[in-house]
Amino acid sequence: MSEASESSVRATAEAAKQASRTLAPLDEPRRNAALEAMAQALEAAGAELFAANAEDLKIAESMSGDEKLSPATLSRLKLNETKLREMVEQVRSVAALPDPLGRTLDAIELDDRNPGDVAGTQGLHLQKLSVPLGVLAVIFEARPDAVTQISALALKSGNAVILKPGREVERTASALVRVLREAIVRQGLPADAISLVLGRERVNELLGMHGLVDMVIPRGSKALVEYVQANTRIPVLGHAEGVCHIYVDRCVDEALALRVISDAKIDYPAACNAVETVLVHRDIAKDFLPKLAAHLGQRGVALHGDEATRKLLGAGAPVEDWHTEYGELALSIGVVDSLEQAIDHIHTHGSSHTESILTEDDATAERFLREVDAAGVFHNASTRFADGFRYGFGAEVGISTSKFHARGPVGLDGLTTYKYVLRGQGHVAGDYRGANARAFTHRRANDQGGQKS
Ligand SMILES: NC(=O)C1=CN([C@@H]2O[C@H](COP(=O)(O)OP(=O)(O)OC[C@H]3O[C@@H](n4cnc5c(N)ncnc54)[C@H](OP(=O)(O)O)[C@@H]3O)[C@@H](O)[C@H]2O)C=CC1
Ligand SMILES: N[C@@H](CCC(=O)OP(=O)(O)O)C(=O)O
Repeated sequence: MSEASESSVRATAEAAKQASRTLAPLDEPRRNAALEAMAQALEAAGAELFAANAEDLKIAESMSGDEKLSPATLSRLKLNETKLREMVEQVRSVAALPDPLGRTLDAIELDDRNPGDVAGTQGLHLQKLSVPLGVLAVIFEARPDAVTQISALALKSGNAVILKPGREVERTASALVRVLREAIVRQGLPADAISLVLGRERVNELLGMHGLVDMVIPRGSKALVEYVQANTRIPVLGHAEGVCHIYVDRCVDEALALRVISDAKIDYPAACNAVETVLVHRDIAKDFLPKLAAHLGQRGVALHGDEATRKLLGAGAPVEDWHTEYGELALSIGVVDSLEQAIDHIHTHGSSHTESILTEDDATAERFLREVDAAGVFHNASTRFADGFRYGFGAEVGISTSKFHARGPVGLDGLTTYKYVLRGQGHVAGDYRGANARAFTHRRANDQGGQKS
């Protein structure tokens, strides 16, 4: 079991690299069979998993003072029958997705002839083919379902994964990884396709594994992502905080706005895709803000307003920092004069996660969607839709707030790269140079949409 001790993070990474070499060429039925085995093993291991989770919860609930965990963290940590059933479903839904590997992303016939100018024979063909990244290291919060979602996506995309979960979930994560490893071994896959590193103090060692780890995904606070970016030579795909905004245009359907804003704030306030700031156009502020305040107030949301908002409402605390990700039933509200001012505010204070406009004016909506620079830009929809499952990706590694190489909810595509495959008949580059050079054909196949080769 790769639950790495201080001296063995390198050994874990080496074993993961080795496992990734076995996984990459595995055909889809074998990867899917392993995923089904994982799902069945999780179903069968309920008692063991709940016992491990009870230990985590006992420790978590005994914390006091500064260490006391928020109700949101405790609810993330808790594994119950419903959550386990959802985890099993997520593994199966990942198995049911189309194969992300071996897809032809581009195909170019470089020359339709062979050396010796034999026309119409096999020629020289270039193919751009989707392949796994190799070894992923994912550092994430204390969430049991992240263990299974990330492992399932990694396996389906032919990657080995090293998981570093939050400290509060270590016992549950260890039990889950043990169950998953045993399941894949029974299918003839290497156990080290899924491994575990425990303890924040091991993170630096993990970050030193360039050459073995191909991509590191820090999923958590901005501080975590910045720390990882500053301390590794491994490519980083940051999944950081969500300071998400909703801009309420002057041309809005108020009932729609109340419904969308309360979903975005109340459905799951601790999620990174919950709304943190609502900006309201000045022309409707006087009429709309009291309705919004009453609607959210009845639902227990604490409001923080700019000067104009507090004046109109005659209540509310000031906004201390527009960058705040409350993660709870609290919201910043500001009044803006125009779409331009709303976009400026979002670019200044947002985290490029998910931004939404509520308007009945399609031209204004289109400007917002075009001009706002974020991983997700929505029209008349809740920011809570920024999620791999809701996007149809089966599950998600998390929501990338980086621009490279994947953005927004990361599913299978975000865990692949590509390679160029060239098939020739003894072709040599020298034949295409000089006075009597052969001409390239450079004819693109029509099927560039990612056909299975
Ligand atoms: N974009 C996305 O997909 C997601 C973003 N988030 C964001 O994460 C934040 C809340 O999550 P939270 O659990 O508090 O996140 P943290 O950043 O506190 O912890 C997440 C993980 O990072 C580790 N960690 C944190 N800081 C360091 C460090 N300096 N060095 C090494 N390891 C570190 C933790 O280890 P340990 O526990 O062992 O200390 C844990 O495994 C919110 O901002 C939320 O929006 C959350 C989920 C998804
Ligand atoms: N994407 C998921 C939430 C992901 C997330 O934010 O995770 P966490 O902060 O651990 O609750 C959802 O929309 O419910």
